[in-house]
Amino acid sequence: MTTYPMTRLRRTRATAWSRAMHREVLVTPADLIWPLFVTEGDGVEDPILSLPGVSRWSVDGIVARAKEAVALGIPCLALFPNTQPDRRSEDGKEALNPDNLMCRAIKAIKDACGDDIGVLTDVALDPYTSHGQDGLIDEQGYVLNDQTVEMLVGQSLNQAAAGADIIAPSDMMDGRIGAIREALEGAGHINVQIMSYAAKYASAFYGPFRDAVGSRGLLKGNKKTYQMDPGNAEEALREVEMDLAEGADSVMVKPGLPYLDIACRVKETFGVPVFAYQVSGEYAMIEAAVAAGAADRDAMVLETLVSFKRAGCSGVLTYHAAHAARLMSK
Ligand SMILES: NCc1[nH]cc(CCC(=O)O)c1CC(=O)O
Ligand SMILES: [Mg+2]
Repeated sequence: MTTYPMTRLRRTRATAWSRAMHREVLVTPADLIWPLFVTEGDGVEDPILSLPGVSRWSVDGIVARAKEAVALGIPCLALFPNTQPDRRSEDGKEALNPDNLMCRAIKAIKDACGDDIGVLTDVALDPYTSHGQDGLIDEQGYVLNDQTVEMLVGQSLNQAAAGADIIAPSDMMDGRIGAIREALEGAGHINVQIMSYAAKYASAFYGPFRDAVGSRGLLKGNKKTYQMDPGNAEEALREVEMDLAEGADSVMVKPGLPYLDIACRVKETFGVPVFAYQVSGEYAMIEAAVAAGAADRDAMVLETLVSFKRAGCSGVLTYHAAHAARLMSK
């Protein structure tokens, strides 16, 4: 091994052109998936207080965001509905309604943009249940696995029929990937992808999201009987292995930055497309630091995004997607 002064690692860092030439990993707009919240109405922009800079949009606004994303080179949107309280129920059956808010948003985007952009749809019952859990519950409030999977299959078929390109189950029930894949094949949706939220942790970073979809005030207790324990990494590999065996096209690790080790290990172990979700609490943390004068937003956004690429991710779901894409094209 050559050492100093023959080797000076600072040599290649001395100029901007050389730093650019030696950079190992780049992040581009094509690496971004933009999560958007849909609300009822027309011409509505409803700011989410715990996610400063992020709004819920009515379907017309969602279409405008989709066109903006196409112009910015963002390849995919992730949609989440804020379901009206009177459409929420114990069993979340609004998820199966072919005319629900989600389906109307999917159709409107596909009508306006076609295959210029992908639409990824979240599969889980929490935006539709009156109790805020991701699945059906028993009298004790325990989330029932197999009964929930049946609902999720129906929800997935509903979204696929509306035009969803990627089904993204975020519920953490066992066996749902296989059940959904089989149902999609049976219904002729052979090219509808599944991006599994395979390693999703019971995290303190989801608070603002639950505000955004209107489930925070409804949720009693927590999601620890189905989402993963933050202390577990080996278990994440088993989760991923099972979802791949059941037919997932890609897998997600969530949250993002606190779980970069998981993303990295999943990539190294399986070599499949891995995505990370830089979740609402991570976004809020950056924005709070900026508001406190403690951080430079642009630098922090770009640094965190490139770290996901360095860890081996194919892409990142981030609420900063549009801002980041604008920075990258400068
Ligand atoms: N199935 C629900 C779902 N899908 C995406 C998120 C969180 C995303 C974020 O915090 O940005 C959650 C929240 C939860 O599990 O309670
Ligand atoms: Mg699983």
